Amino acid sequence: MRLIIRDNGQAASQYAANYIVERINTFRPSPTNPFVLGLPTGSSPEIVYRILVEKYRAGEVSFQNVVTFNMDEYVGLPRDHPESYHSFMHKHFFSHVDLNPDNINMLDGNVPDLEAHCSDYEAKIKALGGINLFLAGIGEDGHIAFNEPGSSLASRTRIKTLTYDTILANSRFFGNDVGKVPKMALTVGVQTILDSREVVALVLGARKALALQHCIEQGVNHMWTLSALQLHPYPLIVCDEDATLELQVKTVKYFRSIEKVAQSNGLEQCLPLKVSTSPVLIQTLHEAPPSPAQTPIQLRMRVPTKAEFLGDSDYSVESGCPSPRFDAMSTRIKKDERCPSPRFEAMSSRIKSYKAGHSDLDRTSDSDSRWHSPLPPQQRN
Ligand SMILES: N[C@@H]1[C@@H](O)[C@H](O)[C@@H](COP(=O)(O)O)O[C@@H]1O
Repeated sequence: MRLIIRDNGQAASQYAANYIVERINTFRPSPTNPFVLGLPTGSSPEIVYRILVEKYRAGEVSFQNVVTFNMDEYVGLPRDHPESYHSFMHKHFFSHVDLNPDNINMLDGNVPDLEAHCSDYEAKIKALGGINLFLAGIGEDGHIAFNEPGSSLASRTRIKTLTYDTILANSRFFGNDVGKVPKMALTVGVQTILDSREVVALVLGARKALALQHCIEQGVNHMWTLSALQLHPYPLIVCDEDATLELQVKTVKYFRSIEKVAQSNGLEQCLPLKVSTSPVLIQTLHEAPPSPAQTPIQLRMRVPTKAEFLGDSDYSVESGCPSPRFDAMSTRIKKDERCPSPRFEAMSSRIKSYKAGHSDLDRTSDSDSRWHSPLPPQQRN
């Protein structure tokens, strides 16, 4: 879990917007390999959209090869209703950037077969290879998208009945008349969100503090569906100071220290481009757009060579980036303390011979011993 805390909503939104732009640009999307972006609505992401539009206008990012999927939409609310999420997205984002209209995907709460529509939505996400980054919005009761308390954490896109809490919270957009708020919505599921390569949740304001506390300090719980982010490998929560009000001081201090330590090592964020175990490209993230003199440092990782694997030289790295170095455990044990097992001796001599360039290591051996032992089976321990 990464938690980025900023003084206020403006600074938190700036961080989230910079992050998204960085990820899109690093990905270098093309018509055949688009960046798939999940998007929320609500008051929280409004500033993020404004900054993204500014960055598009400044030529810092293009959405031409970006495909979007929105999280949710009310059922039964006309698309052109001012409070529909279609209207919201067009007003705040879609009409201001170079997104291809064919690349915009939104759930439609007015189609005759809602269930079929939901499974088509899932199928389309899958057909595009999944979502690269889901910018997520959360509710005061800890819902993510419209996955209300009690939602299955394995849920997919479906119809959801809204809780009274959510209807009450959203009535502010409907003239404070709870009767005008739709009672149902279509929403991506918790599992749909968890399947994304990255999730960035924006949590702003004191009214979200309890939800954030449940997400970070409590266990995974379907009554606070945001807490399912604990199951994701790369969750990032960006919040303002007010949203941390229910967190323990030590929690806040710890997450702040993670960011400080990373920065002191020249790393704002350090993430693989894709969730993958293969060699990856890692970039630092700058709060402000980098000036020509301050180009983002390119940190590169690669798989170790055999010699590095065996501990002859340092695996890692042109950068100071924390990097997984395979630990040659045998170097920690003094020679005369080593276990005189025949298999160990056989392995050591094979490794020595390999280091001296006399043989090749065979790593495709049986599951019992990773390295072929020259001893007959009855003598192996
Ligand atoms: N379905 C939406 C959520 O997707 C959104 O995250 C939430 C937060 O809205 P706000 O940012 O206005 O608090 O509002 C609605 O409930």
